[in-house]
Amino acid sequence: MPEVDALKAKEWEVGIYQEEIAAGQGIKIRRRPATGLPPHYVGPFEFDLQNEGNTPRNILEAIIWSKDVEVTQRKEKNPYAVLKKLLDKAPPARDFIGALKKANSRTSFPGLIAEVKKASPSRGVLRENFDPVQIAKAYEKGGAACLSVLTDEKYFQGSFENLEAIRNSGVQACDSAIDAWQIYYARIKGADAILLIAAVLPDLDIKYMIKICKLFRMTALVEVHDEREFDRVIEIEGIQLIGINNRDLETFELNIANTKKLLEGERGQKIREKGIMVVGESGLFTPADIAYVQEAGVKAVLVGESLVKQEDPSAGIAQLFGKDISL
Ligand SMILES: O=C(O)c1ccccc1NCC(=O)[C@H](O)[C@H](O)COP(=O)(O)O
Repeated sequence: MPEVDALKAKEWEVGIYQEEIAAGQGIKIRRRPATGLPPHYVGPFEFDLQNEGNTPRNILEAIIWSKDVEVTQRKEKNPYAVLKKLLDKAPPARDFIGALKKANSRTSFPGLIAEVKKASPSRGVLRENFDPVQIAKAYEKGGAACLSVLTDEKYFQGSFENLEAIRNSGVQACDSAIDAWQIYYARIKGADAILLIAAVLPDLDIKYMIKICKLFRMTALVEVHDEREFDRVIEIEGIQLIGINNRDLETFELNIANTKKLLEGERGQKIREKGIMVVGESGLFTPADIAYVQEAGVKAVLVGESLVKQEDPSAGIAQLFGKDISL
């Protein structure tokens, strides 16, 4: 077997092993398509054996596969050695959780993480005249404690340029990661926090990424959607901020009762004992929705669609909370 095929075969074996670990933790999302078996030779002819693992099973898997390719290409252009030199020049990370706590005690409402997103896979384009800095400023004026800035270009029409521009105008920003390289890159572009999705990342990756965040004084917001993810994540040392997503990222189904369900009984008890702050994420449109997740136990909320669609996102915040929270 030629040397390059031996390497391909090894990569394939490692991939299978990693997938077994992830599957053992209930993770259904595969990080990349199965590379398939190494090419099969019959005389001078090469046959690529196709298998059914080469098609994404849902949109989240499609996003992850595309992100994996993108990160690999970006890494080639900007390897760790280059990023490490740039880290010192990045503006220092600001206290994301501190900002949420401060807003929570100032307003008695959950601290607001307002999302700067032009489009999403579930809703398409949310705002045609999209000026990220103007939206960020409106959010800040309206009383948002932090911002979540989407950097994915293909599915959310975001960019790292947006993150950098917003950071320069003085607000706290957050991005999502599937690879440690993205944390380095986001830090250089000014992110104070990073989103880690438990449906995608095995425990070991989450632990490793939390360590990197600590090193950079960044906050890790670890997102869960169901009981199994919650129970995995709650046992990971060093977790300070958990997000409960009300949107099933595989089916797009939205149900804000998900936050309540995951915070009931023993799970809620554990969260309180460990002093972990919980963020209620997605599908929040009215003051009643905010009151509902607050009653369930969240001290912060992550809101995108209902704010970004408003002509004046600042007024949209007051409408969402039923009160001006900027004061
Ligand atoms: O929103 C989507 O369609 C989506 C699809 C696949 C992966 C992630 C996705 N969204 C990220 C989020 O969870 C939301 O942007 C965030 O929680 C805000 O939600 P909303 O207030 O409902 O816009």
